[in-house]
Amino acid sequence: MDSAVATRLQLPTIERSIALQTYELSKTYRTGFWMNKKVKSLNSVSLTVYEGETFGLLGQNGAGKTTLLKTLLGIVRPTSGRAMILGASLGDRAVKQRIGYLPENPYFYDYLTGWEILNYTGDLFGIERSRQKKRIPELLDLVGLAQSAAKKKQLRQYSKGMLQRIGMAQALINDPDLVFLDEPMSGLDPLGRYQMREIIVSLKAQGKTIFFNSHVLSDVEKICDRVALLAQGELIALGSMQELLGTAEKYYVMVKGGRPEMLQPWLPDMEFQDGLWAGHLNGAAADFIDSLALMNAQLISMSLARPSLEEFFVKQLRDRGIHSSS
Ligand SMILES: Nc1ncnc2c1ncn2[C@@H]1O[C@H](COP(=O)(O)OP(=O)(O)OP(=O)(O)O)[C@@H](O)[C@H]1O
Repeated sequence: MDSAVATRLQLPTIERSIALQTYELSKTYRTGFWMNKKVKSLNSVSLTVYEGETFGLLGQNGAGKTTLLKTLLGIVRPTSGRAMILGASLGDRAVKQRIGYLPENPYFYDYLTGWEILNYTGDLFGIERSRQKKRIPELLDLVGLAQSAAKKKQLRQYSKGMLQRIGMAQALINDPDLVFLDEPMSGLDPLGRYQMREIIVSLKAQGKTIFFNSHVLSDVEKICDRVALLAQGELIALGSMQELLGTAEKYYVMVKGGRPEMLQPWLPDMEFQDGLWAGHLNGAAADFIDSLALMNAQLISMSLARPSLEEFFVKQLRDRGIHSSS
C-alpha cells in the first residue's frame, strides 16, 4: 500500500529494508592482445533487493548475470555506477562477513574431506573451532549430506550433487544474512534440484535474503519473490511473478456454436479457428458458463491463460530481436 494512503487511513505501513541496491551499474571488460577490445557486460543496471526476499536474476548465456553478481561481491570492479550492500559500499570488509557465496563452478581442494573444507572456510571467517564443531553438523543436515561421508570422503570422490551441497554448506558457514548463489541448480538431477529448492526455501524461512542466478526458469518461478531479466547487459524486466505474468485468474476459452455478437462481450479478442471461437474471457467464469445455454454455445475448453516464466522470458527476448545466446 502507498505510504500516503496508509497515513490517511492511519494504518501502519510496512517498511521494507533494502538488502542491496544498484544505481546505473555498468561494467565494460577490456580484452584482446592490446586490451583494445571492449565488451559491455553490464549497461546501467539499477535494481533493489529487499531483506528477506528470494530474488532471481535471469538471462541467456552471456547476458551479464555472473558479472553483476561478481561486481556485487567486490570480485569485479564496476566501470561506472554505484551499489550498496547491507547498507555499505561495495567491498566493505565488515559486510563481507555477513555474505555467503556459492560460485557457479566452486573450486575445491580435491584431497580434503568435506568436513576439512568447511573447517578451512570457517577458519578464514575467524570462527572458533568449538563453534564450527556445532555449526558444521547443522549445515550438513541442512544440505542433506551424511556426516560420515563429509568426514571420510575426499572431495575428488564426491558426485556433482554432493559437491554442490558442500559448496552450499561452505557458503553458509558464517551464517550470512545475504546469500549469493550462481546457478545453484546447475548439473543437478531432478531430485537434487528439488532438494536445492528446499534448502533455498528453508533459508528464506530463516529470514535470509537470497540473490541467485539461474537458467532453470521453472525453479525460479516456484521459489522467487521477484525476478530481474538481463539481456545483453541491460535490465529489461523486473517484478514479482504476478507483475510480470499477470494473475492466474484469466482464462482462455474455446466454444462451439453460439452467436458472435453475444459471445463478443465475453471474449473481446475472440477469433474463429478450426470451427471454434477462441479468446480470453472477460468476466467471471461461473457467469459465462451459466450464459452459454442462452447463447446456444457449447464450451469446448477453458484453461488458465497466464504464461509460464519461460514463455514470458522468450517473448521478452524475441521482442528485442534477440534470437540466440552470445
Ligand atoms: N573476464 C572477462 N573478460 C572479458 N569479457 C568477459 C569477462 N567475463 C565475462 N565477459 C563477457 O561479458 C559478457 C557477460 O558474461 P557473464 O559471464 O557475466 O554472463 P552470464 O549471463 O553469467 O552468462 P552464463 O549464463 O553463460 O554464465 C559475455 O559477453 C562474456 O564473454
